[in-house]
Amino acid sequence: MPSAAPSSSAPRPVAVELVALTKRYAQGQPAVDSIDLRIASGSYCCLLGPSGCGKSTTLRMIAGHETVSSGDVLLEDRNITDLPAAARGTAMMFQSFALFPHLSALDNVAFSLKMKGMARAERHAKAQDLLERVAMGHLAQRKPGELSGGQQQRVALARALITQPKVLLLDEPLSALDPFLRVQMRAELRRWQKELGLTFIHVTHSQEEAMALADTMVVMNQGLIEQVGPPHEVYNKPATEFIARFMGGHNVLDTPAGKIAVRNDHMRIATAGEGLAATVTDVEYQGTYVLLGLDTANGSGRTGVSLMLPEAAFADRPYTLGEDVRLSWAAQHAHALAA
Ligand SMILES: Nc1ncnc2c1ncn2[C@@H]1O[C@H](COP(=O)(O)OP(=O)(O)OP(=O)(O)O)[C@@H](O)[C@H]1O
Repeated sequence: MPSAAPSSSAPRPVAVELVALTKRYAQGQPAVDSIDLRIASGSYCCLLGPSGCGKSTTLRMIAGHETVSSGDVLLEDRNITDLPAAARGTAMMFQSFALFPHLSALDNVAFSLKMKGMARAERHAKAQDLLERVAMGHLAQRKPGELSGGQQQRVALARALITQPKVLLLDEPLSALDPFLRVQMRAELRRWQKELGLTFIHVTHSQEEAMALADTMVVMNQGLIEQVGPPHEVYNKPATEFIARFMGGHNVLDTPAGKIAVRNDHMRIATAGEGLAATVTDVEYQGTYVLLGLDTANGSGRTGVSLMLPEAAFADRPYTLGEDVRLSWAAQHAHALAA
């Protein structure tokens, strides 16, 4: 093997770099507050966080749909901060897909080539080719209103890809779909991203969606990045109390050594005498498991705790509302949170 061949463990080149990127809409705390981020080429990156955390503003600044107050956006080491959207090498796929209702799927996909003055036969051939790639070739003449939500999404993807972007930006692309289709289209997005080898930057407020899709999750809170990492790392090692609570599935407890997070499937019901005294306040059947809600004295007050039991364990030993139990967890499952 030639020595110059990149090994699979070599760091991937950076597609997008944000340097001290800031957006101020008004006085007070900026919507995006001097964030630094490097997004690896060919990766699926999800920007995640609660409503108002600044994730859409960040995406729009990368796209060139929003001016930057200060800081820089680099694409493959080229500073694109002041370039117009069309000259950046990025393309955007919107929440509502933003297809023209009066144009066929083919003309929607070919639209930006028409704007560039490309001849009709050539732009139609390119658009048809892209529609074939997303398994929509046979529906090229249909208008958006004659297509299902999932089919519209594929047309929107083909339309975004026709400009041959280096980076595809997706703003809540699944939120207009019903829950069943959302899960199906999520799998398609992941497959397309891997097949195309493009960098995807996808904004979502759904932890589940980000965990299912991302190679890298970027969790934002109040204009700042709180944690960056692969989904398993963010889920298993939440850096802060905010991340533990936002990701869900964790209990945050006060201990003399500081706050800890314990996953609800790592909580155990202890034998009498050990652990924290708690009372069962809720029993929720979830199919493969049963979620127990409990109330316990913790720190200076009382805390709600949840505990996930496999269905069979609950069947062997059911718990009832108002029952007093004791809670414990193995030391390796207590994850210390930053103060
Ligand atoms: N055009 C604007 N003018 C003034 N303030 C704005 C504007 N757009 C966004 N903001 C404010 O900036 C902050 C970040 O907004 P942004 O839309 O980036 O958040 P978000 O995390 O994408 O939220 P959501 O999930 O609700 O879209 C919010 O406080 C919002 O009210």
